[in-house]
Amino acid sequence: MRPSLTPLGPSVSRDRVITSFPKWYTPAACLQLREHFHGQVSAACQRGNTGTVGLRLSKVVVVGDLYVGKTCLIHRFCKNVFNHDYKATIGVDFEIERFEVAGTPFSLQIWDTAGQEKFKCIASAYYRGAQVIITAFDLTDVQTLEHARQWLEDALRENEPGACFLFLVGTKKDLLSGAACEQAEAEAVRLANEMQAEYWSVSAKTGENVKAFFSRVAALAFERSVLQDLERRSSAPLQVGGGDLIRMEGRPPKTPDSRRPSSPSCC
Ligand SMILES: Nc1nc2c(ncn2[C@@H]2O[C@H](COP(=O)(O)OP(=O)(O)OP(=O)(O)O)[C@@H](O)[C@H]2O)c(=O)[nH]1
Repeated sequence: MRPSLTPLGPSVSRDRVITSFPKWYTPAACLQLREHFHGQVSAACQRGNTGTVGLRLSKVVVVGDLYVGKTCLIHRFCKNVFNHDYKATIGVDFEIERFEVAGTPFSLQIWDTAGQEKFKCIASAYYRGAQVIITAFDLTDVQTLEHARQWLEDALRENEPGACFLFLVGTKKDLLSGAACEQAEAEAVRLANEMQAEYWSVSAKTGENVKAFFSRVAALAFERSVLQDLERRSSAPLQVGGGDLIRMEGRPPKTPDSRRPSSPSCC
């Protein structure tokens, strides 16, 4: 068996080990319906051919109105705590979470940004280079859903088109039930489809769906990183002395050098 790589410290905790592809929250607004890892990704993981993916951090940026629960969501996942008291995020903060996905180490750097208007210019400086953008809103406050599109646009402006996975996350699920919850979710799913985002409802208070959500984020980001790495390496020019081996079939192609008479003693 291939030993698991541990580039950034000790091995990951058991609840950060992802062996099967995590499922969506609702097929009505999901980024992809596959239930297994991409074939090329599985094969690369089995061969241990994931390049530098295990050594890099994938950036996740969480945006949304103040008080929607961004910090609580991140703290529930990363520290398994919930704080009832509101303490505004000033500018930005981040956590690093290490996973093992399909046997390969993988890390997310999760950026918590301030929702307060006066800190927005500080926070927006950190949007660049995101692989994942999570737009959070409060399921009990429809205004925060209305603002979600603007938050997403601001974050996308700092990133390459098509470079980010987008998620729309309704927070404080514990405060809603029955028809009220269904209605809030239906509106959110509609917006998620317009935004081309995947939709999730979560509760940082009870922990409902929090781990499943971040596992999904990690798996999708991991897959894309592996596929991009495979593509980059297959299109990279061959490096002499770089450790690549080529099997030559038949006669070598004619190059200016091949016109010279070959001599076994020639260096
Ligand atoms: N009932 C309930 N309350 C929550 C939940 N998540 C957060 N809260 C409460 O909502 C308030 C705001 O939470 P924060 O996580 O600080 O909000 P934020 O979006 O990070 O706010 P800013 O840092 O100002 O952008 C706090 O009082 C939390 O206790 C939840 O899942 N359920």
